[in-house]
Amino acid sequence: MIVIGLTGSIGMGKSTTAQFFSEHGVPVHNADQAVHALYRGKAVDPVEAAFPGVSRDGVIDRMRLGKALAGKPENFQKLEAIVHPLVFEARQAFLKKAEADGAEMALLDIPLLFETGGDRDVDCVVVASCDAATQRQRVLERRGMTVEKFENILKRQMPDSEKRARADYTVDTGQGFDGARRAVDAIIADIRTKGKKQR
Ligand SMILES: CC(C)(COP(=O)(O)OP(=O)(O)OC[C@H]1O[C@@H](n2cnc3c(N)ncnc32)[C@H](O)[C@@H]1O)[C@@H](O)C(=O)NCCC(=O)NCCS
Ligand SMILES: Nc1ncnc2c1ncn2[C@@H]1O[C@H](COP(=O)(O)OP(=O)(O)OP(=O)(O)O)[C@@H](O)[C@H]1O
Repeated sequence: MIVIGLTGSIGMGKSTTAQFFSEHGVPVHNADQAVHALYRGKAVDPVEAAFPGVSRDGVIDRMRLGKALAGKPENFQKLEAIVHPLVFEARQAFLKKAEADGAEMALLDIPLLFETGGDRDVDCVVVASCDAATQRQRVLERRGMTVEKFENILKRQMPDSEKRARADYTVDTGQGFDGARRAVDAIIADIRTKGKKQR
């Protein structure tokens, strides 16, 4: 099975790009969604213990947790130390199942793929990218997002230019859905010819 890593900075169009892969039958695992699921399960107790008051009715309230992180980079580190090993576990279980199901390829949507060294464990890397103005506009349109939150998250992410330089493939999401969909079609065709381990 060929394992594809998909990454890109906040709002660059990762989830949308992942959807185009799944339309080709490629199983997708999304790290952000895995985190959200953990906040309704395994991560509740350790996160509440580290940040008292962030859970409500037995689940982690991401708005409250976000507030506990605002302006405190050391708290991000503390949270990541709890959450990332649990996400890794969930990802391994997903890959095992995809392999057992006989999938030709599987896609891991990991916002922090390069930052956490995860690129070493995949066969090729796809980066979703667009211009910075489009990115900013997309993110600031979201409910609950502020300029401060956006900038705090950006600071914890590798710059887009560096991600693009390290990618095996780039999908430009700034030119509409059809262009991105065609880019994904071409990537899948190329991966089929090249096979495993492009890195
Ligand atoms: C900060 C939290 C509470 C905000 O929750 P919220 O629902 O508002 O946002 P969401 O999870 O959808 O993330 C929004 C964007 O920020 C990015 N992001 C989230 N956490 C981080 C982080 N630690 N470093 C860099 N980028 C991050 C996401 O990839 C996404 O692009 C939440 O993202 C979180 O718990 N993050 C820590 C876990 C983590 O490292 N996740 C990254 C993927 S493993
Ligand atoms: N190819 C595209 N053409 C036009 N709009 C797009 C394209 N790709 C994504 N978008 C839009 O950009 C916004 C962000 O996309 P998406 O949620 O896929 O990004 P993301 O990288 O997964 O975000 P995050 O990092 O915050 O999880 C959405 O409103 C989406 O509809």
